[in-house]
Parts: sequence; C-alpha cells; structure tokens
Amino acid sequence: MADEVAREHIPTVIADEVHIVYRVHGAKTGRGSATAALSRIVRRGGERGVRKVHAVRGVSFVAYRGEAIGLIGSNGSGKSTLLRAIAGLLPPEGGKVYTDGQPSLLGVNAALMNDLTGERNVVLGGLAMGMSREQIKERYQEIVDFSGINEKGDFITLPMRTYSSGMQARLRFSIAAAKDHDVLMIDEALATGDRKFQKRSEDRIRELRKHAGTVFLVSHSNKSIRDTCDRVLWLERGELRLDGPTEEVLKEYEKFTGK
Ligand SMILES: Nc1ncnc2c1ncn2[C@@H]1O[C@H](COP(=O)(O)OP(=O)(O)OP(=O)(O)O)[C@@H](O)[C@H]1O
Repeated sequence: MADEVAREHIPTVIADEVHIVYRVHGAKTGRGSATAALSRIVRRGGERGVRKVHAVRGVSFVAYRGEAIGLIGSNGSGKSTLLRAIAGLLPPEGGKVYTDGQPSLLGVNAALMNDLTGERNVVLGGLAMGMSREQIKERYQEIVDFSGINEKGDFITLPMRTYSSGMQARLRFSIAAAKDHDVLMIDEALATGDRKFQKRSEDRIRELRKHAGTVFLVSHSNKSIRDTCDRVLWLERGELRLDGPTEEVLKEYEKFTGK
C-alpha cells in the first residue's frame, strides 16, 4: 500500500503552459494546388501564404506514475497534437514539456513496413522501441499470440500489406504493448480490432499501469475511457476544459455533447 502511494506521486509528464502552432503553407490562395504552387513561386518568399493553426493553447497538467489518463474532446480539439508534443514529435511554440523516461506514441498510424512480413515487423518494431534482439526473441511468441494474427493461418510470415486494417492495428498494438513503457500513448488504437481484441488490449493497458508506466489514451469511445482510465483531460478548441476523475469529467462532457 505504502508502495502504491509512493508510486502515485512520481511525476512522469509535466506540461507547463504548452502552446502548439502548425504552419500551413500556401493556405490563402483559395485555388487549385498547381495554381497555388505557381503563385508561390512567382511571389517569391514572404509569409503571406502561411496560415497558423493554434492547435493547443496553454495546456498544463502533471501526470503521475501508475495513472491511466484519457484525452477527450470534439474533433479537432487538439488531443492528437498534445500527444505528439508529449512524445517530442512537435516542438512547443510556448511553454515546456518535461518527461521522465522515454515516451512512446502508439497510433493507428505507427509506422511499420508494409512490404515486410509481420515477423520482420515484430523485430523492427521491437528494435525501434529500444528492445534488444534477445528481448525480442524472448517476447516474440507472446507478441504474435497476443495479436491473434496467426489464429486463422500462418499470416505472420506474409507481408503486412496482405493484412486487413484491423489485423495491422492489432499487430502494432501487440508490438508496442510487449514492452513496459515509461509513458505509453495510445491514439484510438482500441477503436480498431474486434471486441475480443479490444478487451485484451484493455487488460494489457491495466497490466502496463501496474508495471509503473503512465498510459495516455485518446478515444472517442466514452466506454473505452471508462473501462481503462481513472483520470480524464477534456480538451476543447485547444484549451484544457476539465481535468479530474473519469466519472466527473465524462458527466460534464456528456452534458456538453448531449449524450
Ligand atoms: N499537420 C497539421 N497541419 C496543420 N494543422 C493541423 C495539423 N494537424 C492538426 N491540425 C489542426 O490542429 C487542430 C487540432 O487537431 P488534432 O488532430 O490535434 O485534433 P484531435 O482532437 O486529435 O481531433 P480528432 O478527434 O478529430 O482526431 C485542428 O484544428 C487541426 O485542423
């Protein structure tokens, strides 16, 4: 018990007044892309065609070890952008992100090589996450079994491009979930895969939490958030609207969305 209390108070991510701004080039021409490109060349430089999208506006929070935090909000509210900033993939325009350990972002778009077999991708994915070849070898069967890829035949030795999108997402999740992460960020990964696999993923997220990491989950499914998270950050138009226990925040969010 004392151990649990101590673990809960170790910060893993600190976001301090984080602002993220995207710059979209050639956004104001309002014409087809070839015309836009030509007019950019003719105009020569200048920031006139650059439009800024202020996607995250002054977000602050502290995440602790052992927490599973849901990120919710309408489409375009800044959830994925905030995750990418925590993962260090987007530099903040203002404010700071501090992380303890290496954050790993597991999105439905996490890059695996389509022309390589599932088998090779397990190895590559493992290496990319910093696992040694020995560790990958040890966990290999576990990863394949968890993904369920081989349930209907020997698919793991076929190229990824022959997999359905659900199978691809399952393999990505299985590779990422094989490692105990300091900070694991999941962007709607649970939305893909069938119900049986979703259930297995939820169980694995709970397990990952026990092994000290912090889990962030972006999802539009309030059920997934309820089943997996004990704390929720609600973003709207890039601002943090609410940060608190799952039930409290979801109650307000459901009032807002009219569900
Ligand atoms: N690469 C980009 N370039 C320019 N603007 C972007 C880019 N990616 C996202 N945006 C903008 O940033 C804002 C936040 O987008 P983001 O994808 O973070 O939202 P989200 O909450 O994850 O949305 P969703 O629930 O639809 O996935 C939106 O206005 C979006 O148009």
